[in-house]
Amino acid sequence: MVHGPKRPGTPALEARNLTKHFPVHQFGGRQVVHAVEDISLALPEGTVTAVVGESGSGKSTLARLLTQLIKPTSGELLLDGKAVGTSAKERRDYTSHVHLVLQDPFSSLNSVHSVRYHLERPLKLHRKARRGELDELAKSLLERVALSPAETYIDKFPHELSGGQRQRIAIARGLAVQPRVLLADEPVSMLDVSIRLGVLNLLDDLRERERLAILYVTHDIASARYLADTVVVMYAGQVVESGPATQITDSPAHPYTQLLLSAAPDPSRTEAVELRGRGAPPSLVNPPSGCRFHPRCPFAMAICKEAAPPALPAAGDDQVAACWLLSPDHAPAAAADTTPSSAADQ
Ligand SMILES: Nc1ncnc2c1ncn2[C@@H]1O[C@H](COP(=O)(O)OP(=O)(O)OP(=O)(O)O)[C@@H](O)[C@H]1O
Repeated sequence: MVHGPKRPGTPALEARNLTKHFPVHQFGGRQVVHAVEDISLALPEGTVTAVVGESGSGKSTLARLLTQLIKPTSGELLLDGKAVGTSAKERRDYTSHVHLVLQDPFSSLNSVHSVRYHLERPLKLHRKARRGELDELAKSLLERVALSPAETYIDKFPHELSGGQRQRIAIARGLAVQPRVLLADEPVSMLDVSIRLGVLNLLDDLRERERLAILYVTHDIASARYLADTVVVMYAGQVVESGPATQITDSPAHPYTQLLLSAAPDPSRTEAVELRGRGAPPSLVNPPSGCRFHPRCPFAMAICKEAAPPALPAAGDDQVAACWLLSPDHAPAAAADTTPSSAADQ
């Protein structure tokens, strides 16, 4: 099952059956952490795909696999439909098309260098500008991330900027290499709440204006709804649900998505939050058999312990969930409707 926004044509970036197992040496034996398990994802240009899930669900590992910072155990990447090779030149070409924006804009900028240095360096390294054009191109990058007028910012140092401005510089630096794909790993989680919206709006603007394919990694499903076309929900290294963002957040089909939504901050909610689903995420060294969510699931059935559910169609167009409750052969009639309100009544 390929997750991601459905658009005609070839996606800018596609991942096929990506799997990452990290070796760990525990109790003298050789074991592995099943961090990402058989994920296929298509990122078309001009779209935002949000990957959401709790800490440890494998979101960052997926983003790092997509940047080629780490090698997959198995699976492949396709850029504009072409398989991505592993030679030094192919890797360099790839990094100029796929850019990673990190969580902490402080650590991603070097405090001894000015904004100008951070922007001109990739332009020079990737030969995107002749010497005489550097100043003009660096300033136009600032304008593209709404740091205007550019003269105000170009000769500042990271400590002279706010967190939001630093994150904009980190994004501008990525734009210098004219990427097709932006991978943003929790880009606003370390920013002050009051400036988060501005950075999310900038990403939305870049999607629209520059036709970038954007992957937005977050544990905040409310911001995913705000920004993304498609939401992909990960649990314990696997995709448990995906589909259009409003559909997933209005009518989640998977009990884990329901759990995430019930824990999301909602200013209009007057009652206390009640988490439906017990416990914590499982060990990824020995993940649970069958559906990995079954030990926490309030609706778990015998089949859930025995067999991993396939991606099954849910109520909305393009909405799928890996849950036996959606299978007419397995769902008990009373549990088949797992909308949040009916689930809460049980
Ligand atoms: N280099 C590594 N070696 C061993 N295990 C790792 C390594 N990197 C990640 N893991 C494990 O892989 C699993 C997935 O981690 P990952 O960081 O991708 O999750 P995440 O959803 O991004 O979490 P967070 O939101 O906290 O960043 C975790 O169990 C983590 O401990």
